[in-house]
Amino acid sequence: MAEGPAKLINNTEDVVTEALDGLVHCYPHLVRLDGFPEVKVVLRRDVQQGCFRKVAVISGGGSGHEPAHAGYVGQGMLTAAVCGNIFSSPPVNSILAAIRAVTGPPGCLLIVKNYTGDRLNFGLAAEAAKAEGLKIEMVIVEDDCALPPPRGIVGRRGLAGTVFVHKIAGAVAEEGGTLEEVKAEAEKAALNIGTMGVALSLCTWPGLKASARMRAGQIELGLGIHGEPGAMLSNMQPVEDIVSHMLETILSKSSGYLTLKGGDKVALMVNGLGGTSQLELLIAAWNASTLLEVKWGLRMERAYVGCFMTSLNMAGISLTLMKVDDCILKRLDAQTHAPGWQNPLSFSGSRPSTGNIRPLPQPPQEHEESVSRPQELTKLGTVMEAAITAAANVLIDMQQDFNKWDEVGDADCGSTLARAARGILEDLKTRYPLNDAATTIRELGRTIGIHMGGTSGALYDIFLRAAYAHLKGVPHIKPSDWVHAFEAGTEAIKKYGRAKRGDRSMLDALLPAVDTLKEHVVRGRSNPVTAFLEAAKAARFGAESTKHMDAQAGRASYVNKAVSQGQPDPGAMAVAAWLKAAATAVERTLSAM
Ligand SMILES: Nc1ncnc2c1ncn2[C@@H]1O[C@H](COP(=O)(O)OP(=O)(O)OP(=O)(O)O)[C@@H](O)[C@H]1O
Repeated sequence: MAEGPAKLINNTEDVVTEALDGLVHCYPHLVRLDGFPEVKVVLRRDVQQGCFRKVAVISGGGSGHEPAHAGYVGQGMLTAAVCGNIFSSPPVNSILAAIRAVTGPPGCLLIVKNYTGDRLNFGLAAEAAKAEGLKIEMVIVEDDCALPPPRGIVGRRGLAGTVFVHKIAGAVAEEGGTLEEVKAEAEKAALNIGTMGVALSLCTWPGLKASARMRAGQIELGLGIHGEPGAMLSNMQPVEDIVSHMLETILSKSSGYLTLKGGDKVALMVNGLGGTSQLELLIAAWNASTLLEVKWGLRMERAYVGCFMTSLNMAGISLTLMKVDDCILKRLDAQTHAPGWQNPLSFSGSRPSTGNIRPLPQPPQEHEESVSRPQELTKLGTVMEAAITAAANVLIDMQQDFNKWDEVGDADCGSTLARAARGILEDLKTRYPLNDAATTIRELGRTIGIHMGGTSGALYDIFLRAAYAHLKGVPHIKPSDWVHAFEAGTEAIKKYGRAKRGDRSMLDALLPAVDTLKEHVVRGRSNPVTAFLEAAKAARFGAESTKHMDAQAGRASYVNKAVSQGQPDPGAMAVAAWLKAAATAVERTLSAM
């Protein structure tokens, strides 16, 4: 068994060749050259050896950076990609094979990331191809801005900005540009690109453990894409600070790598390094685009957010900026069939200059009845306020307990309830017409509809709507009206949620409470306050009994039954908690009057 984290790998020796086979099987416009495992070349199916009528554009390098480089093969981008082993430059013979396979009379441009191995192997192959009579040119991309000048004989590293060069060169070639024209536009783009990366965790090679270089909570700024150490280690910081530091480094006047002035147009690439969610990439994109426009006064004309040049499974991002003009924008927007560029979050076309927020649609006027807290509270209003406050507070206090009991679900039940409770406490200050019980119940539902979300949010909304329907228009609400409203709410949860008693849900607390309320109030066994307290006890008893039930409702029903054994249902425990808090508050408030 291989060391390191679990991976979808059959055999560590075959990771690159199997991935390339996956690519050419799934994208019919691609083929590969024979010659595995030494020759790993992917090329366009429609290009035949020796007779391609356009300039061929070839790039490549070590593997582990997918979708680079083979993912960029397709009409409008690369004609062929030459892949090495993981993080290792491809050998001269493979590069030469790719050149021979796609180069026709117009010649071939090689786009090479600046690493010694790549420069040497691609350089040797270029010389050999020229000796065979082919027209070959080479553009080297060195977009890394992390390390200050002078960079000595090795120069700066080639990073994700190379993908912009692929796109531009591919678009010029597709349009029928000569080798000189393709090279000139690729070179101009390469000179106007800056990139910087940050790692939140290091990548793991297939079958190996990650290096122990970074401690938990640390980040590495200015890294390369091969797991090599970055420019500096730092403690984790807010995304905005990280992104701001990266942009400052890229745009640093002292390094002079990418000189831009206010009003200049740029394209932004937020590149995931292989282990970062789209959610995080978009957060970084939000911070970067705002800073570019507000702090630097640049005009962000295009943004590309996704994985373009990865480093196996490294968590982190790189940011690339490219100075653009109308000609470059046209190249970026040109159509391509390359699967790696067809990223769902890539965007072509002009960004509108106006804001990107629309006002919330308002309900029709007649549905918007304005309500507010009365100046003076009646006895009913005072009791309502005490009960609502107590119920909301207990949901906030017990948030962690509910989340813990929801570990068999998705561990968010407490957070969902506490979110609603905070909204209720806020609206209680100004919105609820507490002396009007029915409308207050309706408004509680409205607060829940705005703040809560989740399954239980919908169910509480349903509960309160049904209860309101029952109380609406009743001139003097009697205890039995409350009981029937409570029952109507519970029945609505049953109807819409499709659960029943014993299914391990909030109904296992609500239904015993309904039974007790009916027993005590409707049949007149005790006074309404005692009935309320007894109902809370019955709810607690019912909630505790869920410890021995298998979940049939909610997310908990998807998990292995053994997992939930011994834990109560969080939704049922929450019902018991707020019922008890409200009943106790009612008793306390009434006895103080
Ligand atoms: N069909 C249902 N009927 C009654 N109660 C339900 C039902 N489904 C879930 N619940 C209650 O909701 C509680 C979970 O609420 P929560 O809002 O966390 O739901 P979830 O299933 O995790 O969904 P989400 O992730 O959308 O929040 C459960 O403990 C259970 O008491």
